[in-house]
Parts: sequence; structure tokens; C-alpha cells
Amino acid sequence: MQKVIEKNVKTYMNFINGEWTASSTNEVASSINPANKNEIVGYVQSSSKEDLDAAVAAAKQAQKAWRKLSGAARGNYLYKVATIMEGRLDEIAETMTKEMGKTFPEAKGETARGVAILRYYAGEGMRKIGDVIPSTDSEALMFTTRVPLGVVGVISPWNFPVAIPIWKMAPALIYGNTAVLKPAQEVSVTAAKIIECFEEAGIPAGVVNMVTGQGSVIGQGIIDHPDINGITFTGSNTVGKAVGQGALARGAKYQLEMGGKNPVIVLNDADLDLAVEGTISGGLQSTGQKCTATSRVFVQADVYDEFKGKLLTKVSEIKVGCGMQGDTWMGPCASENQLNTVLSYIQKGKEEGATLLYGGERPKENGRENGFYVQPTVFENVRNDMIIAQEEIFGPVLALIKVENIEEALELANDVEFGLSASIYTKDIGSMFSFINEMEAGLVRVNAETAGVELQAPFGGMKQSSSHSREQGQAAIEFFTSIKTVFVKA
Ligand SMILES: NC(=O)C1=CN([C@@H]2O[C@H](COP(=O)(O)OP(=O)(O)OC[C@H]3O[C@@H](n4cnc5c(N)ncnc54)[C@H](OP(=O)(O)O)[C@@H]3O)[C@@H](O)[C@H]2O)C=CC1
Ligand SMILES: O=C(O)CCC(=O)C(=O)O
Repeated sequence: MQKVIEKNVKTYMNFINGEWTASSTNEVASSINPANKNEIVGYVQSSSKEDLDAAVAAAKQAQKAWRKLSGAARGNYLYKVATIMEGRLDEIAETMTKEMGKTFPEAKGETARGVAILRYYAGEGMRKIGDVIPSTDSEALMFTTRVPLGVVGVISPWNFPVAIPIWKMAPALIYGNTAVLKPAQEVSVTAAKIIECFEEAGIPAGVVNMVTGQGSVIGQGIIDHPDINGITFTGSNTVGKAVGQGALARGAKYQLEMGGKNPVIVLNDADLDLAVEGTISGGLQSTGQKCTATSRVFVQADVYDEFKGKLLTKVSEIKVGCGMQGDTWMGPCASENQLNTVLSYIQKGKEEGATLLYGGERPKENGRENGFYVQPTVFENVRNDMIIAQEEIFGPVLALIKVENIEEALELANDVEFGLSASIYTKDIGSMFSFINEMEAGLVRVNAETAGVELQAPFGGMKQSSSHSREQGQAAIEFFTSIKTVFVKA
């Protein structure tokens, strides 16, 4: 909560029923720049349950007319939002970089992805939503159609401030739902700019709403709200489980995307330069803050030393700094909390007897003392039962594990509670298929990094990584609609 408001810093409002509205609490929180904690990017509303109630009431009211529009008409709104967002791409990306630290090129790429997601789901408004199924009655017509859930609550994290809210809201809207977004506090200014694009596109009042505030108040309020029919969540396993339990208790539909502990397997016949490139990109881009980030690297014994040497050379060249500076490759952690989490895992790694090969410290020189920076970090002599090999770190930390063969690599790679993404580097078709068949992950990639989800393909995890549902692509229709089976006899 911010007591002293700096005059030259903008205050962002909630968006409820088509209006920018101050919270009933009259309190705001400051959103700070993780590259310089003294810079306030904006103030956002510290909202109350009453604000959420108003947003849900607006969404419920608006849903009646919104669902009656044709899919094509709803799609036209999404096309407009996409064009507006494209026109504001640099501005939105800069806000994202300033709010959560990822580099400006990464933030621009993510904003462009948001635009593409909007266009993809705009097109969905013209695609089929059902099947004709032969009835046993030859004079009847039997078919399926799909109906929206109603009001959807969107609880989003800070690591993809544009892409994740959009890949949840765009399908919600195209299939006729209305939405209430509660963004992560760290990225609420970026979220407000996304919502401005919807407003500028003339989206009808109440169809899209945003309420900022604490997860324990607004997020919990979404879980409990009797008029929210579906909840889509991305974030930690702890909160995700609470969302699932709360939604189940009151009969709401829910969808959870949570953690990962994603492995890369590098076999003796791998293109080692490609494997190094993919390990660095998958593990360290966005400062390792992706649920699909590489964190365990299983390397076959014959190429272990060569791979390690190449990896360390490249890692040592990484420039850590403010994401708005042109030569920066890796920005800060998104928040002080996240930095402390990463540092505590690095400490645990050392205490458990892993060997720190590179990094592990906070760079503080060259103006970085006020930022939440940590060096890219590489451990070896990691056992798969160590905490750093089992728990999601969500930071730029790689654990190298030597293996004798693919069987051992797969057994260890699967020996975690998560199952989100995984990759293998090999030229051998048999090894590729063993990996594709036996790897317990929702996204398996061959000769490519563990991260890098494509918007037109289903995305989600196995085991503790998700609620076993899938997001994105055509899969999104499964969550955001209910099937209605229709039997007609004249
Ligand atoms: N799978 C992924 O992509 C992500 C995974 N994580 C993992 O989670 C760890 C912690 O990150 P963190 O930001 O704390 O993640 P959280 O799970 O706490 O946050 C995700 C979202 O849930 C909200 N939230 C928090 N508490 C509640 C609650 N009680 N009820 C409903 N919603 C709530 C948050 O709001 P608010 O911001 O206001 O707290 C935010 O909007 C990371 O270190 C990482 O391991 C984090 C983000 C994304
Ligand atoms: O790898 C990606 O592109 C997406 C990752 C993701 O969904 C996440 O980190 O939450």
C-alpha cells in the first residue's frame, strides 16, 4: 500500500462495467521496476470484495447480450483489439519490461504473440462448434452445440503479463462468456493497458472487467463468488490447488496451469552447439521465470565434459542488466520475493552438496544495486533427489546431471512431481520415439528448447503441472464452453 503518492506517477483504475473506477477502499499500491526498486511504474487500486462484486454483477448482466451476438460479431471486436494493441506494441512492451523486468525484445515478442492470439480466437468465431450424430430415430436430427459457461474469472501470474491474460480472455470472450480479470499485482499496470485496448475497440460495457488487488482478497473472492461460473488460473501449485478445491466445492468449472521442473536430455549423438543454445534459451531467458523453463539437464557421459565446457563459455557471456538497455540479454527477477526465493534455492543447492560451477551471486555493480538481479547459475554433481532437482525454482538456475544412457535419463527425468515440458537433443530416431512415448510431460520437443509454446497448439501439463485440462488452440473450447446435445423431431 502506498501512503505517499508521487505526483508525476499515473494512477490506474479498475475497469468495471465499461468505466475506469477507483476502488471503494480509496487505497492504491505501487508497482515498482525490478531493475530499480526506487522507480514507481504506476499506482494500482488495492481493491475490496465490493469492487469485485460490482465487476461480477456487470459481467453477469452483460453476458446475456454478448452471448446472443454471432461468433463473427464477437470476433470483429477481437480483431479490433488486436489492431489497437499492435499499434501500441512498443508502449505496452516497455511497460512490461519496466514492471517485471524481461528484456524489451522479449516483451515485444510477447506483445506480438498477444496480438496473434487475439486474431486466432477472432477467427474461431467463424468455426464449427458442434457435430451431427446419427440418431436411432431415422426421423430425428441429433447434434451437439456449445454454450458459454457465463462469467469467467481469470487469475493470471506476472511472468507473461500480456500473453497469459489474453490467451485466457480471448477464448472466453469468443465463445460468449464475459470476463473478470484479476492480474498479478506486480504487472497490474501492463494489465490496465491491455484493458485499454479492449475499451478503445468499443467492447460493450461489462464484457471485460478488471479488478486489481491482493490475491488473498480478489483472487479468493473469485474462487468463492457464486456468480462466477468458471475460473482459469496460472501460477503456483499452492494457490492453484486452493483454486481447484474452492471451485469444486461450489460446483464451478476450473482450469489450472501450474509449475514445471522441465528436463533437457542431451545424448552422445546430439548437436552439442544446438543443445547448448536450447538449454540457455530454455533455461535462462525471462530470467528462468517460465513454467516451461529448463531446470534439469541430463547429459550422457561421453559428451558431458564437452557440453559442460561449451555451456559455461556461453553462460559466462550473458549480460545481466536492465531490460531496456540494448546489450542486456537477461533482466532482473520480477520481484524481491522472487529474487529471495531464487537465492534461497541456490543456498540449498550448496548445502545439499551440489557443485556451483557458475554464478549464484547478486550482481550489484554498474547501477544494479537497486535491482533484483541474480547471475545465471549452473550446478553440477546434482542428485535427482536434491531439492534443487525436485522443486520449481522459477529462476535462472540449471542443474547438470550425468547419465549413462537414455533409459537412465528418462527414469530420472520422470522422477519428479511435475510434467509440463521436456526436450531431447539427439539425431537417433529410435531415441526420439523412446522420449516421445515415455516422457511424462504435456509438451515434448525434439531438438528444440523446453519453452516456446505455440498459440495454435494445446498447452498444459501432466501430473502436478495442471488440472489435466489444456489451454490454447482449439483445446480452449473444452474449458470455455459446455456441450449441449440436441435432439429434434418435427
Ligand atoms: N506456472 C506459472 O507460469 C507460474 C508459476 N509460478 C510459481 O509460483 C511461485 C510463486 O509466485 P507467485 O506470484 O507468488 O504465484 P501465485 O500463485 O501466488 O500467483 C498467481 C496469481 O494468483 C493470485 N493469488 C495469490 N494468492 C491467491 C489466493 N489465495 N487466491 C486466489 N488467487 C491468489 C496472485 O495474486 P497476487 O499477485 O496479488 O498475489 C496472482 O494473480 C513462483 O516462484 C513459481 O514457482 C508463479 C507464476 C507463474
Ligand atoms: O513457454 C512459453 O511460451 C509459455 C510458458 C508459460 O505458459 C508460463 O510460463 O506460464
